Amino acid sequence: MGIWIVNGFTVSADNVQTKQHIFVEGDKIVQVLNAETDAQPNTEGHTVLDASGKLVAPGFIDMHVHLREPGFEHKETIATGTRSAARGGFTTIACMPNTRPVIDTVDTVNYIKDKAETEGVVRVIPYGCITKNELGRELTDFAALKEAGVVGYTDDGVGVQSAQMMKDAMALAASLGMPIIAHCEDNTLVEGAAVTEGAFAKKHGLKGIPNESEAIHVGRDVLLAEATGVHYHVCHVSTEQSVRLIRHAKQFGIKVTAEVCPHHLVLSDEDIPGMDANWKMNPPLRTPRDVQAVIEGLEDGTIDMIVTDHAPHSEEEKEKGMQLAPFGILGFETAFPLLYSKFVVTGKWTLGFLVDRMTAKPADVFGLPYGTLHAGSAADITIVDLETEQEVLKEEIVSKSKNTPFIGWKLQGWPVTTIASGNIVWS
Ligand SMILES: NC(=O)N[C@@H](CC(=O)O)C(=O)O
Ligand SMILES: [Zn+2]
Ligand SMILES: [Zn+2]
Repeated sequence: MGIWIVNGFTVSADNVQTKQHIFVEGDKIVQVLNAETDAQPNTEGHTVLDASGKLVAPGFIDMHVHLREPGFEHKETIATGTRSAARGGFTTIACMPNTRPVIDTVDTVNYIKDKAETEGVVRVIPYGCITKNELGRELTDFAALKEAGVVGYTDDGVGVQSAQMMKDAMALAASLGMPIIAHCEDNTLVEGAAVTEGAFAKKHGLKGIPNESEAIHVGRDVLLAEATGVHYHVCHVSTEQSVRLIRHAKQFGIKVTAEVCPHHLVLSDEDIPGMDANWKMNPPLRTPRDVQAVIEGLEDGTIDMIVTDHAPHSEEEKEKGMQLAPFGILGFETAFPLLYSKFVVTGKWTLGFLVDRMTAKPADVFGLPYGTLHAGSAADITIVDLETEQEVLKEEIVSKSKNTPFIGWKLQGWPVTTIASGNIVWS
């Protein structure tokens, strides 16, 4: 028995919308029919999902997420995190290694893969650390981690402080044909700061995180990428200066790619209502000028893809307040509705552009065989109701944590059915 998804419409990157019927059997899409020109499907004996008027998209791909397992299961687990991803329409997620222990050995990679296989509902691809324990002192065994199945190396959560260490990492990654994924942050510039340098910090008399703390690493690293020839990918770009440096590096032919998070596209520091730590994340919400710059960076291709940086933390931890709470907010469940409401409904982006930056683009950048709806591809499919407006309700959050600034926001563009490897994992 298979699944027929009938009468929905698909959208191409250049926004051509086509009414199609899609047939899924096992973990593959086996047939795609044009609803206007092809014969009607014979759906007898199969599950039929009527997607009339709804978007049928490839399952979203999120190349930057924190699942917290092992070690921080009070914030999230692979079981709860992948279900949260499924609610958000994501079917492939790449998890960051800042767990406890960190993902710096083959054993921990295997632990993640086994857990994902047995307890997860969407595809989980791990990253491995650049340095042992993310301490910046000694490189991990890149070759062994590659063999074990990591998609790249990163010390996300912390920047690699030593230029020599980063250069060695890049040279080794390049020799293995693997990417380096960088959390860009110079520690000497950020100590004790919780929010960006800007209007909010000024108003509350707080020390600010300056834009240069991020951009200094971006500038250093594009030069090191040029010297080593590695594929260098910049995490959660948040500043005008970073966008400028990446744009210039790309024009120069340096192999650099980049990602941006929904919150950095829709919020600035001026939106922070008060000392509520659900508005605290790293990098912080920047100034309106930076928000404009990352939007333009995504629009002109300087920034390649959208990621959520889903970063769950418990309510207890977030209640410590702006200064003491850990950095990070949830991402999966609001990403698409948020961006659809803010950029597509308002006519700034086409639907095709948004879907492309959450599917085919990340797949292409990281060489993954997902993010398309062709016959023969993986049965990863998200059906989205673009019409119904719905409030973000805390009680409905699937993640184990609730740390999001978007509670109470009225959004449209909600995934109603998510199919991962042929299984209905959200409806
Ligand atoms: N983004 C965050 O604010 N926090 C992330 C770490 C990170 O992505 O750098 C986390 O692990 O909580
Ligand atoms: Zn980071
Ligand atoms: Zn992160």
